[in-house]
Amino acid sequence: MLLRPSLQPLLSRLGTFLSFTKMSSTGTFHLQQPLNYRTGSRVQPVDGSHSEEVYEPATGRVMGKFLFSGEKEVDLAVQSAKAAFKIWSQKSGMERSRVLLEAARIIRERSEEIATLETINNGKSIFEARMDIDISWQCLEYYAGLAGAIAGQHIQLPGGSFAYTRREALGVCVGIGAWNYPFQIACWKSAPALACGNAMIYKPSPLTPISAVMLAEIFTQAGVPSGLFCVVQGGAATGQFLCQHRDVAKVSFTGSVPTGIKIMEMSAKGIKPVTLELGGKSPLIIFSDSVLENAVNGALMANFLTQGEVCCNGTRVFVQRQILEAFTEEVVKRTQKIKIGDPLLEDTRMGALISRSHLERVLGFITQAKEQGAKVLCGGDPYVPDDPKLKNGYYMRPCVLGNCRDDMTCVKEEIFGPVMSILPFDTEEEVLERANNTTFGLAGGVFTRDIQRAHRVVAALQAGMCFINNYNISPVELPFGGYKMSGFGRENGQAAMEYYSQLKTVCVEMGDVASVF
Ligand SMILES: NC(=O)c1ccc[n+]([C@@H]2O[C@H](COP(=O)([O-])OP(=O)(O)OC[C@H]3O[C@@H](n4cnc5c(N)ncnc54)[C@H](O)[C@@H]3O)[C@@H](O)[C@H]2O)c1
Ligand SMILES: C[N+](C)(C)CCCC=O
Repeated sequence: MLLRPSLQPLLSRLGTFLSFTKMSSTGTFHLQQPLNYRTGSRVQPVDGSHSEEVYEPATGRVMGKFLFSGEKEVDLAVQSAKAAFKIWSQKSGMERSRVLLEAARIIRERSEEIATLETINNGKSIFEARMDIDISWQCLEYYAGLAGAIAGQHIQLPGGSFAYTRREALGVCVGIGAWNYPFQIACWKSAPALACGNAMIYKPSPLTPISAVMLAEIFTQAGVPSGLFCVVQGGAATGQFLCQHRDVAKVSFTGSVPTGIKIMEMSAKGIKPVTLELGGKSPLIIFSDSVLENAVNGALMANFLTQGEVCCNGTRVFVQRQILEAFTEEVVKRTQKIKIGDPLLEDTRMGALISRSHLERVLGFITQAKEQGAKVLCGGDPYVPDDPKLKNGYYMRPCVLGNCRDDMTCVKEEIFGPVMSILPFDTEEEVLERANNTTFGLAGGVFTRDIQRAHRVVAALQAGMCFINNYNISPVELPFGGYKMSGFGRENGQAAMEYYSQLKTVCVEMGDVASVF
């Protein structure tokens, strides 16, 4: 059967997705297609420096190899994005909104296959990956809504003169992402960037290179100009080429503090604005008047999503002494019941950590905690599922540490794994002092039934994202970002629009020019 030419690209794209869907059970997916994307299609980098393997954390299996991009490929992506920016930035907010809504619709329609691939590449449970993909399309919908509302101010001046402000796009923005929320981070950056009229080049973490290119295909299918959203794969060197490129207007980075410092230094050389979403070691404060069941649920949410690999996790759990025993007993009981295993199974709630080396690093923190006097109340050891195909996966039992002190490494440093440290406290003043005694400032939470105390405590917390009587929920309407060494700039919410646009003031004289000369 002959097909209309216009249907051919659509069907070949669908073919790509269908082949993903067919290979969706653990241990069966093989990487076949290029993972870079520019000028509207998947490409191999012209100057791939070397190739690296992509692993499936659930099985430890190599799923394929992909090429790291060099300077020439980065430049081609920038040129492609620059050309698209010229078209896209001239569109009205409403026109951009329609395209973003269509992209959100496609993500919703394909959410199961995207979530499946995210699970295969990251190791998190399919249950959670579905939530991540829901947050992703909601993010596009939210910024589609804001795109049409971008407006300036009108300011009256003497003698009928006036001024107005225009909120304008920045140009080609770079997004550099971490591996814990691969698709969601790409959406959190690209949705506000595109809504404001920018182009974006996105570099995923080399550990999770698979899903960003799906987002690129979806944007193309939704109708963005060819080249508007490009993907370049690679590690530090590729990231550096992007940050240093003279035609890049802004860098939005999600990752660790040490890399954030390098990004800021590189951006400083080009006076480029940066958004830094960095690590954390956040406090969760549980007062004795809390509803115990809610506090326990909150502590589990604050520590064990995505195998504990979450930047804003409340890993320092301060518990008021009166309820220490009851809280600890219940939290340990619940932690022991968490179902670990094949992340693609419906009832799994904890999958595999991202890599063998990361698993060993997390286990190393637990060994050190024991040496420093902490008591392992549960978990903290490698886990080998019964299913033989999972025997080389990167699993561990979620861990609760008791007998913790503020000076222990496990309490001071970001572990980025399923490890909760419980710390007793007596008074509000004392716990606030201890909670803020950290260089990080990403998030914080409080559980109490005393409404005045709840607001007083979060007002005193030195953190950008605070929760009262809940933890780690993330509606896209809420600005998200850190204080102190956890970074600056905000993702999500209306606030993110400011970080992807610049303000122009236009002063209009309606009379004659009065010169002082
Ligand atoms: N605040 C947030 O929103 C948030 C969200 C997720 C993760 N994180 C943080 O990310 C860290 C874990 O992620 P990670 O291990 O991928 O972080 P990482 O800093 O090692 O890498 C992040 C990204 O930066 C790239 N990169 C590395 N060196 C670079 C360089 N010199 N120049 C340019 N790019 C470079 C990496 O390839 C990757 O894409 C944790 O500290 C976590 O707290 C923060
Ligand atoms: C969706 N969460 C759970 C709030 C995580 C946000 C991204 C941080 O790593």
